[in-house]
Amino acid sequence: MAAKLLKENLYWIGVENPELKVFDIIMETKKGTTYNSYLLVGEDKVAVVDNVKNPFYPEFRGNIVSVIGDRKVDYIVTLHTECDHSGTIGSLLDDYPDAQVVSSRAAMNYLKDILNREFSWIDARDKSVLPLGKDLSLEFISAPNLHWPDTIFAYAREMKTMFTCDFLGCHYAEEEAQSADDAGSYLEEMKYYFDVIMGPFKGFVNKALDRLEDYEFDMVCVSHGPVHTEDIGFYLEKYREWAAFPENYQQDIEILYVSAYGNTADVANHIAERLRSKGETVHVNDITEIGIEEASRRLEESKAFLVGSPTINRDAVLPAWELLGHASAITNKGKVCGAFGSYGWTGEGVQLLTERLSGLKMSPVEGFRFKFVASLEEYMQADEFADRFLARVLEKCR
Ligand SMILES: Cc1cc2nc3c(=O)[nH]c(=O)nc-3n(C[C@H](O)[C@H](O)[C@H](O)COP(=O)(O)O)c2cc1C
Repeated sequence: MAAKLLKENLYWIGVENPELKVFDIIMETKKGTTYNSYLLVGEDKVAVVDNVKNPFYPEFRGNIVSVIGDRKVDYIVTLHTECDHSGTIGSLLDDYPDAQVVSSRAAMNYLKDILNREFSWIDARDKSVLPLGKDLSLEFISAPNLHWPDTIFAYAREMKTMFTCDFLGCHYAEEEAQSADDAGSYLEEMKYYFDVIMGPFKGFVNKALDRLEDYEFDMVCVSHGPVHTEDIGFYLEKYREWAAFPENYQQDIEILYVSAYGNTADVANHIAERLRSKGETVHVNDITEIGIEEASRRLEESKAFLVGSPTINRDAVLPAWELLGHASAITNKGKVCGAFGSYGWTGEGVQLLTERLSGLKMSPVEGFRFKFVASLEEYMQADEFADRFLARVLEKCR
C-alpha cells in the first residue's frame, strides 16, 4: 500500500500483511495485520517513527522515497525493538548511513544485539525533545514494559499526535486500516490484542494511561492496525476497563486439579477445607470442567495456588501442563504455589510440576503425592502439606 498523508508533514509509510494467520507464534490474526511506520517531515530533519518487519523493506523504502525523494532520513525513532518494528533498521542504515537511532537506553542495548553493528544513537530520555524544524518536534515519554522493557511513546506536540507503538494497537488489516474511524469497528481485535500482549502488564498500562492524561492529542499512531483518529477517548476508556484489577484480585487461594478417578479430586477438596478452617477463601475447580481459559484467569488472579494431577504414564496430565503453559512467568513471579496428586507406582507427576513451577520463578512448596486412594495417614500428610503451603503464603503476605 502506498504512503498516505495523515496530517501536514506526517505520513503513514507502513506495510500491510492481510494474509497473516498467526503472529509471534501465539496469536491468531483473523484480520491479518499491518506494520505501521510513520514519516515526519520537518523543515530541518526527517524522522521515521517505528520500522516494519524485515521482508517488507523494499515496499517500505519505496514509501519513504515516494514522500521525500532524495532527501535523507535523519532519525530512526525506535519506540521498542520487537523485530516486527526494528527488522528493517539495518537496511535503513545501509541506505541512510548518517541517520541516528533515537530510542530508550534499553532499546539501544537490545539493538546492539539485533543489528550487530555500530550505529549513532540519541537517548530518548523521558520528557526530552527532539526538534525537527519549525513547528515540528518529538517529545519522548517513558512507558516501560508495554510490552517490551524498552518501550517509549513519542508526542508531536505541534500536530497533537501521539505515537504509542503496540499500546492501543491491534492486528487488523481490513481496507483503509490505517484510519478506520468508527468506535468499535475493530474493538474485538483490540481486546484480543490487549489480553494477549498487554494483559500481563496491567500495572504498566495504568501508569501509561495516567501519563497520557497530561497530553492533548487528536490522533494516535499505533504500530499495528488502524490509526486512531476518532473516538480516542472511547479506546482509552476501554484500556482502563480492561486493565482494571478485579475486586478480589490476589486475595483468594485457587486449587486447580485434574483427576481421572477422583482420588486427586478428593484430596483437593480436603486441602481446601483445611485452608478454609484457617480463615482462607479457597476455590476448588477441576480444570477440565471450567476450561483452560477460566483456570488460567483464576491462577492469574489468585494470591496463591495449588495444582493437582495424578501421574499417568510417568507424567502429570496434559490439562495441568496446559495450565502451567498459560501461566505468566512475569505476573506470577514469586507467587506461592505447590503441586499434589495421586499415583500408583512411579509417581513422577508432582515432582515434575513442582520443577516447572520453580522454573517459572514462582515459589513452590515441596509437593505432596499419595498412593491411589488417600489413607487416613495420607490425609494427615495432606493437612501438613496445606499447613506448609499456608505458612509460606502468610509469610509472603506479611
Ligand atoms: C492409563 C493410566 C496410566 C497410569 N500411569 C501411571 C504411571 O505411570 N505411574 C504411576 O505412578 N501411576 C500411574 N497410574 C495410576 C494413577 O496415577 C492412579 O490410578 C491414580 O490414583 C489416579 O488418580 P486420580 O483418581 O486422581 O485420577 C496410571 C493410571 C492410568 C489409568
